[in-house]
Amino acid sequence: MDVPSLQVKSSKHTYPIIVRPGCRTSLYDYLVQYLDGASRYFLITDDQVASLYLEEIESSFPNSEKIKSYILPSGEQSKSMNQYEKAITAALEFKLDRKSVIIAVGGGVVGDLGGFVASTYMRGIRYVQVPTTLLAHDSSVGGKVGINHPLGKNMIGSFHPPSLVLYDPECLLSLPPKEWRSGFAEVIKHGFIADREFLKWLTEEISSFDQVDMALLTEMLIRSIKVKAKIVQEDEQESGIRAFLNFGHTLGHAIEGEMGYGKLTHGEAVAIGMKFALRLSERYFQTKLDYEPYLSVMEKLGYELDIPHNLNVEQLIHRMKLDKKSYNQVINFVLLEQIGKATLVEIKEEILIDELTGKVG
Ligand SMILES: O=C(O)C(=O)C[C@@H](O)[C@H](O)[C@H](O)COP(=O)(O)O
Repeated sequence: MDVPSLQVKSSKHTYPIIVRPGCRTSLYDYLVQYLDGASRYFLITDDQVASLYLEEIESSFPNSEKIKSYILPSGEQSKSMNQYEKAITAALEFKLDRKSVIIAVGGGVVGDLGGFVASTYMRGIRYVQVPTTLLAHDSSVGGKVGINHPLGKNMIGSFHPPSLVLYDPECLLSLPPKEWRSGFAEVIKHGFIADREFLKWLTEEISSFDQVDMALLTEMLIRSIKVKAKIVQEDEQESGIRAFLNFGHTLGHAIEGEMGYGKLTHGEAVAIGMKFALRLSERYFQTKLDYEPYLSVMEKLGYELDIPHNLNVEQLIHRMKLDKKSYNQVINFVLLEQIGKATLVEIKEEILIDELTGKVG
């Protein structure tokens, strides 16, 4: 069987990440190899992913009584208390026990919700991430799992590392451009915060998503996941450098919430947040970062990087005060001292109002 592309050390265990074209069709073999003594499997996915892959995945299981699939409606709205409770009910009805394994097959929404179900079911059982989108290369690694609250994104959740991440890049080739943009924003983010060479390579190699072949895709995924894995290994519970992974997310999450979840994809909102944070970085550090060439590649890829005009500044600030990096109502932003070097900085409300005014209504 495959040698893992990467291994991530967590406080609970070390888990393998396997990036391998076609691996989804042998999912059961990987489960047997990497997870001892599973009593039952509860596969969580969404309706879109189910229509593409569920049949072939289920048929890799020799005993159909040991596996139950649970299908969510696709979209960010499914990261809700209501869907969480329904999934827990279905898991109880299927009689999952503490030796059972949850398998989250899908994008970020399925991975976050599936992981959260696993982290709370009987106080925590094992789970496997099977990402099917580019965005999920980020969310499937690091064990941040959770659901949204109407007042804020990912406000209910926990840290619960997966036991295995099984990534089949073939699934990405059929993604529409909007989904590519959603995930590619997180790839670019990894370059901005920690790896300038990677950022340069990415923006030289990729100026259209159509040109990404399997070899390029696999290299991009592994290099991007490496950045993430290194950070979460050092700071699993975000008491320090893990916050850097939130670059672009302070404003990005506020925009997603204000617009209504699902109007923009997560990555599209984060891309707007990154441009804002880059400008703020130049102002804060009184320096030129020369980030324009990177943003112009992003624009070529179809990103709209300006803040949507119909948003209200006060509401955005209110949402940013609820961000998990804020303390005592003070907003903290991940900024860049240089491209590839992130830091967390307290930003005064007046500065944010000044930067946002004129850019939104
Ligand atoms: O893994 C992390 O840590 C991240 O912040 C990665 C983000 O790209 C991801 O969107 C994460 O889910 C955001 O977490 P949150 O704590 O800001 O809700």
